[in-house]
Amino acid sequence: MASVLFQAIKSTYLMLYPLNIFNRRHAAPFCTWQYSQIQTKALSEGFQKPNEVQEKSSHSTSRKTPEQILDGFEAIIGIETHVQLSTVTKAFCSCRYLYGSPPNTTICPVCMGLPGTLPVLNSKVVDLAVKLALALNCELSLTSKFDRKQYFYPDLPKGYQISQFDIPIATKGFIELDLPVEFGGGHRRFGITRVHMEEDAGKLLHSETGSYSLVDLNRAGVPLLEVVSEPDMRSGLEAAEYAAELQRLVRYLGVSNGNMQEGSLRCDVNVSVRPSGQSEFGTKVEIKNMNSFSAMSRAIDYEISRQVLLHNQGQSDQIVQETRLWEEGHQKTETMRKKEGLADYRYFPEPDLPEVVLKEEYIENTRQSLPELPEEKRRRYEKMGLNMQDVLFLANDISVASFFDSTLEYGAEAKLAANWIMGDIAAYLKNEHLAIDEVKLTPQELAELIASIKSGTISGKIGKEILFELIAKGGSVKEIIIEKDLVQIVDEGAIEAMVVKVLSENPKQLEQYRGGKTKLQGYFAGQIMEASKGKANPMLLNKILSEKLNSKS
Ligand SMILES: Nc1ncnc2c1ncn2[C@@H]1O[C@H](COP(=O)(O)OP(=O)(O)OP(=O)(O)O)[C@@H](O)[C@H]1O
Ligand SMILES: [Mg+2]
Ligand SMILES: [Mg+2]
Repeated sequence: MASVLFQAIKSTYLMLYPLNIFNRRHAAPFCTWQYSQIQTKALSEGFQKPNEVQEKSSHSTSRKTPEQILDGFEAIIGIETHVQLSTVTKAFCSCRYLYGSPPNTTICPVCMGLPGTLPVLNSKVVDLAVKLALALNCELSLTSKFDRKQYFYPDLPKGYQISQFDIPIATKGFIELDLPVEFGGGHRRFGITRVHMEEDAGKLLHSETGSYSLVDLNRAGVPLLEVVSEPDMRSGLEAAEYAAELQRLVRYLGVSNGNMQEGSLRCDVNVSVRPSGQSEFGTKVEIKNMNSFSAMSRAIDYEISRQVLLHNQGQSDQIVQETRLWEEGHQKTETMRKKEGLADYRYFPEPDLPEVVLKEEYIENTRQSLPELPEEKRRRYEKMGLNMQDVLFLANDISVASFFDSTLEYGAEAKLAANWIMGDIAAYLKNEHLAIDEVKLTPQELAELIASIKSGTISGKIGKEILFELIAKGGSVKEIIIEKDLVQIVDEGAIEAMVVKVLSENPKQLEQYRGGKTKLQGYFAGQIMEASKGKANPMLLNKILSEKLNSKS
């Protein structure tokens, strides 16, 4: 019966739902569109966007900076993050999920919630949950269970989401990070309240006319981890840095691609403000719909300013527990739906799935198998003597960090390797929109290049040329040097001959130099370097050039 129904539905590909079926106020707390017309009264009138305030403050003393607006108040921020796991198959069935697949092509009776089907837990979900929980320094629950979180929404085929409620797989962890140097730096620790496993829902595609919606269930049943933070962040910047560190962690661990644009990492931020010195928290507002860290930071700063302004205007009763959306186009948050107290999801234990039992030995083995994590990497790089800016850059991206580590294994000096990677290599990658593992340059050849410059075999200038050839075509430094005859000229006689030739070819400039225009030394040096095809040893060149310029002959 289930499979017949499944075939029938699948063959239609997209299921059409007339909008009015769902346009009921008593429906789910997740009905995004049904309350979207309710806007908070134009609180934002008379309120300036934080960046507007900043821009104008330099011209006018009457406008306040965000810091001035916060004066006397403290912002409290907590973040819920949904991490989509990169398992081959879904959480409770054998369907694969590939972002961008045509609608309703990666579905089966189980993830469609057809009657008579039963979920079977994908053990990989537990493996990845344990990995992330350990990396977040959490306490693991030796026995946890799944629960049904019930609500009605057209993209939720079963009418409930399999999630974890009172006994999540992990609790009480923390994340440590370094704030960017340009924002004053500093080391921070943010608490993690819980990590729990759950399944994703499908997706609704609304027609332009708004008269119907299409349902795509490809994403239904895809495994997620929800990571809930303690309300430990105090600014948009700290929140964005927390989320970026979480992204780094999932990428280092390989538990998710962490891609925000594709929705593999989704953050909901909770923001409240309270007068400084007050111990109770203020009413929190949840913001959704931020698809970059920068948008997250701006959305939070806007929301903080909006709430502080309401306090200052004696309208704090207008700060209500609600969900707001970040409107990128308008750079402001707007009411999406009001929460009337705690939503009643009528949680109860999932009867179709057994408890999840973790053995100590399994936990220990997983702990041992964890790779070096971002925080450990940063501390190791710091001990090598790299400055914090280098440390943050190199450890930011796992593929860059691995390339750097590997270059050091081939004998390169840390600071020199860091300079090449952060300088010419990073600039090239940025220009070409490439990742470091997408170019032909290998860590071994970068180490060889650095060694060749250090030993004086080639000049730094030639080194750059070879670098770009290695990036584009690959090959070996040694072979390129021989093939193109690039060995540095260190023969003083040969360099002296070039200096003499260039000076004799530029009598006017030589006269001007001797007349006091000493800046021309650079001009001569450039001419000689060019004559040597970039091969003259710069130190010897400059030494001999100075001697010749300053001798009376
Ligand atoms: N007053 C507050 N100000 C800012 N953040 C808060 C405040 N109180 C709680 N938080 C944060 O809000 C988040 C609450 O997430 P949680 O998943 O526990 O509940 P929820 O948002 O009510 O439920 P749901 O999962 O259905 O969205 C946590 O990150 C917590 O740290
Ligand atoms: Mg939550
Ligand atoms: Mg929430």
